[in-house]
Amino acid sequence: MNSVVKIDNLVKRYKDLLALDHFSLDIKEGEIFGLLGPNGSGKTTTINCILSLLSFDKGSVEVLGKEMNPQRYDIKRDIGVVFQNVAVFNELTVYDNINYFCGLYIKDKAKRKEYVEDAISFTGLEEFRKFYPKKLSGGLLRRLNIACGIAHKPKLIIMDEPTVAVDPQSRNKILEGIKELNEKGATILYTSHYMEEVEQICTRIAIMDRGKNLAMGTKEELKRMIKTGETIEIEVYQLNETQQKEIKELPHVIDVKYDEHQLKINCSGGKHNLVRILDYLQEKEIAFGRVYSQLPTLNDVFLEITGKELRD
Ligand SMILES: Nc1ncnc2c1ncn2[C@@H]1O[C@H](COP(=O)(O)OP(=O)(O)OP(=O)(O)O)[C@@H](O)[C@H]1O
Repeated sequence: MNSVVKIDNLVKRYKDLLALDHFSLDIKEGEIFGLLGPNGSGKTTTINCILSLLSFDKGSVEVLGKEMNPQRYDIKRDIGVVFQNVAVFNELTVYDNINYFCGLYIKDKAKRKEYVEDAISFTGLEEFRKFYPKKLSGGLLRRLNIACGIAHKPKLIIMDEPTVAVDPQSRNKILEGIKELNEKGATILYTSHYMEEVEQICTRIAIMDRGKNLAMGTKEELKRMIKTGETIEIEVYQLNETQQKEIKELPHVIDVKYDEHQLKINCSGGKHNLVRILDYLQEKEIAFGRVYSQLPTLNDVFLEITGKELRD
């Protein structure tokens, strides 16, 4: 598979702050690649370096097989960018905004008309084509921002947290749209601090923190990197210290926490963890209520690697 974005050992400093610390990444053709990291971890800096909007101190960036620099307009026309902040013209309608941005790359009028219509239907803005941006809700404005970024049908689409502060309906529309663009052939780089979204749509994920790429792989691969295979939560009305200790000694149990009548047990992989724990509670005649069991999330991966939660 060809590399669409190849970042090698990138170092970027803002004066004393090390924003990217020997950061490497390789995105292959056809991927929806997720860059997952908390606020301030360096996602936007990475994107700006990929696009040559920022200079960097060390390392290299290749896009579509060529070394990137600010003058590489031949590469830039194959990239569509959706920035975090909405950047559209308030004095132009929805249609004219998309037409303007598409026109930067597509000069043939008939072809452009077709492309603009595709972008409108793809983002579900049909009813709003004559609206000015000021009349649009936050979610619709973000959809317009996306339409402007992707209308010229680029090979690589970079989206920087496109769903922040977006209502659920627009959010789903955006996520479905990204999958559709990918199915039609575009490679996608998607940054987010929402692990659920990244899990839902990305084929491969890099977890970043403080400018470093901490782990990279499919979601299954990332989850296999950590000890926890299953988290079991049980409502338990009373549990003394000896009983907590005995549960901790059951096979596959890694960690036990008991707080406010909630018993939380991290287990390594294994088929009968839940049955074994419930057998123990019954045998000791310990009353319990609701029981939940869940597989690890990307937050668990992040927590185990960094010692802190991914959520803000
Ligand atoms: N122009 C700048 N000057 C100085 N420091 C900066 C600048 N831009 C970003 N930073 C700092 O660099 C670090 C990485 O920021 P960056 O915006 O790349 O992170 P991010 O993961 O995109 O976060 P967010 O989700 O909040 O946008 C942060 O500590 C940030 O404060």
